[in-house]
Amino acid sequence: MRQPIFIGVCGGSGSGKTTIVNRINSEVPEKSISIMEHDAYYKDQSHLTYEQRCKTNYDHPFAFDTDLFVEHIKELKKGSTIQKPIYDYGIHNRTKETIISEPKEIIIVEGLLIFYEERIRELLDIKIFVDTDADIRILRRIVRDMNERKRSLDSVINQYMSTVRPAHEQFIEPSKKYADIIVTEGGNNLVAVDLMVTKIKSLLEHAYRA
Ligand SMILES: Nc1ncnc2c1ncn2[C@@H]1O[C@H](COP(=O)(O)OP(=O)(O)O)[C@@H](O)[C@H]1O
Ligand SMILES: O=c1ccn([C@@H]2O[C@H](COP(=O)(O)O)[C@@H](O)[C@H]2O)c(=O)[nH]1
Repeated sequence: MRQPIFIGVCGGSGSGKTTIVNRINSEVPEKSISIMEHDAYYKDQSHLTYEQRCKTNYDHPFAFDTDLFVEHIKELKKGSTIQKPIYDYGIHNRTKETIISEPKEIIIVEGLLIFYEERIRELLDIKIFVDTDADIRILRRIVRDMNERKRSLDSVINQYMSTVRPAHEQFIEPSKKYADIIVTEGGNNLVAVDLMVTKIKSLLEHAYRA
């Protein structure tokens, strides 16, 4: 197998990164993509109580174990299999389990800060930024975090004002300039999904022919 192609999908929280990645993944041949979520590499916080973990700033680069993330991406690039951590947003911590991630032809790297972090950015062959207005992002986040991440409305609003919004302005929005492609609206942008799926299928065809 040739070296994998790394596609980065970056954007603010609630922009639709996960939705667009899942859509692309469901439309390409089975088992041709591995997904590397920077979120899976939030630092282990088992030494802290739940109350202490609630106070962590999860939108700052310090919250992530980017060393391990970059090491794992490089392992995949070399053709090795890695044990990807599994993160549980409900308890604000890594679980004890890991999941095997294999070096497929296409590797999608997804996260808030993947373009801000130069050492991640430089490993990416194609960089896509999902650009969604702030009002839409916060509305989506309220619905998702209350339904899927065991959060109250008050906690979502407080976190948005104290860390999510400032980090978006400081780290995420300025990193948009590194994008090759800017996609509006996220997962329901079917034209963007179709273009990416077509590109990936063509990369796969060349990989199999090479
Ligand atoms: N285009 C869209 N229209 C409506 N809801 C969307 C759209 N894209 C994503 N969502 C919803 O918004 C929430 C956040 O999307 P998600 O893909 O998790 O964003 P991100 O990974 O960027 O934080 C999810 O509940 C998702 O179902
Ligand atoms: O324990 C945690 C870890 C992260 N968060 C928030 O999640 C988002 C990132 O996830 P997206 O899927 O990109 O929205 C980030 O903004 C953190 O604030 C959390 O609340 N708790």
